[in-house]
Amino acid sequence: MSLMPVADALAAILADAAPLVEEWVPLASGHRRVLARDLSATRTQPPLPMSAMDGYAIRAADAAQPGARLTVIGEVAAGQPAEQRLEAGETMRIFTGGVVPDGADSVVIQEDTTRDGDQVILNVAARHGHHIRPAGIDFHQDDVLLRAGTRLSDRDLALAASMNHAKLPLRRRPKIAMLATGDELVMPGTCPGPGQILYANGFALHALARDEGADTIDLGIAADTLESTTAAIRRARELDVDILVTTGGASAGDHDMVLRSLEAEGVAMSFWKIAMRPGKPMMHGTLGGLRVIGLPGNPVSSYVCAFLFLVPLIRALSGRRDVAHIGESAVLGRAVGGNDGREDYLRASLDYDAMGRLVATPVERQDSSLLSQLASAQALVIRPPFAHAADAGAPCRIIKLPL
Ligand SMILES: Nc1nc2c(c(=O)[nH]1)N[C@H]1C(S)=C(S)[C@@H](COP(=O)(O)OP(=O)(O)OC[C@H]3O[C@@H](n4cnc5c(N)ncnc54)[C@H](O)[C@@H]3O)O[C@H]1N2
Ligand code: MOO
Repeated sequence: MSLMPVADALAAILADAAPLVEEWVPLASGHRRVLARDLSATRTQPPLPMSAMDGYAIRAADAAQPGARLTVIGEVAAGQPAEQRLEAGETMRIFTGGVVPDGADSVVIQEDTTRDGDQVILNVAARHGHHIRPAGIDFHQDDVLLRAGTRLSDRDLALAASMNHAKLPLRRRPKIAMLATGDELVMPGTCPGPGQILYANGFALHALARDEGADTIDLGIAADTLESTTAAIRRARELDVDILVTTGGASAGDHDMVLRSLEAEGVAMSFWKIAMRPGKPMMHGTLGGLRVIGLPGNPVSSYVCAFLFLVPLIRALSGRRDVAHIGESAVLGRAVGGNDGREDYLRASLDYDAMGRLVATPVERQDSSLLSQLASAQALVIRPPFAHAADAGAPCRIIKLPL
């Protein structure tokens, strides 16, 4: 297989990624989940005109000049509308959120009044409509306020509550099984033998996938044998996950078992090897409803590929409208050389210069094994295939990495 361009690889991964089924979820559990359909208001907010202040509800015509004296005929607290209508020369004590009584068209705040028994003197002239929130000033019944495909923010939950939705129609979260491969890998906290490597990739990948709204299951570390890798792939199928993500064992070495195992299990591969750096030996395939993304083992390659390909897949399965990463414009903070045929994603730090421009400075060492450099980066600078050398200050495209 030849190297597949990055855009084609992403298109292949997203080709059949339809949103997962809808499920009804209690509002409080909806944070950062994705709406399956448009959500409209079941009521008007506020349902009736309400006072924005503590004070007195009046008829503005009664107090065209400061010094008007009105008779206090009642009190309106929030949630307890007055039964009486306000007539000329009358006022009602009202509190913030109280329904403005019929007949009243203005509220004077209590600081601008002097109480005198059952009368109140207004020290200011009234203004029609002052301190009154009209019915529907926030929204009206049947207004569509949250769109299908929206990932719900904390503020969206409060809005949905105000629209009177106790449960929300959400997309099922994608389920992902993560499998590491490599005889050399040992867990952090153990004492690695000579040549052993600490398992690292999965910590970033689980966190990245969960942050995007997926549920993740860890399948541990498979040995570099066909049997071990195949057994883990079968386990993923038994768990009925939507995506199996493997790391390592993706290239052409004698101990790289992933492609062989996937093919042996009947996975139809759509590609193996893409025109990208880092991440050349990435692969993708499907087996029924199971999608497989085989990430390279080098820690930077596995993360950058997951960020660029797994994240959009999670978003698409989650039913999000915003599947693609948003690219931004910046200027280079250092000169970069000309590129070869692989699209390059340079790890870079971000800053602003004196002119307020966003400056992306590629870290000096771009080797795909360097986690220290990846962790210090805030963005990826995209260098298209065969891009010419560029000086510091030249425009570039970037994608910000998650915090
Ligand atoms: N002859 C060729 N050799 C290689 C090619 C090639 O095209 N021809 N491609 C290179 C590129 S590019 C990459 S990227 C790597 C990826 O290879 P693998 O996916 O087979 O990765 P491994 O060999 O399993 O591991 C590479 C490296 O990363 C370490 N690793 C693996 N998994 C983890 C983990 N979970 N946590 C931390 N570190 C991990 C592993 O110990 C190795 O050091 O292949 C090149 N070779
Ligand atoms: O993709 Mo590899 O990441 O060039 O080392």
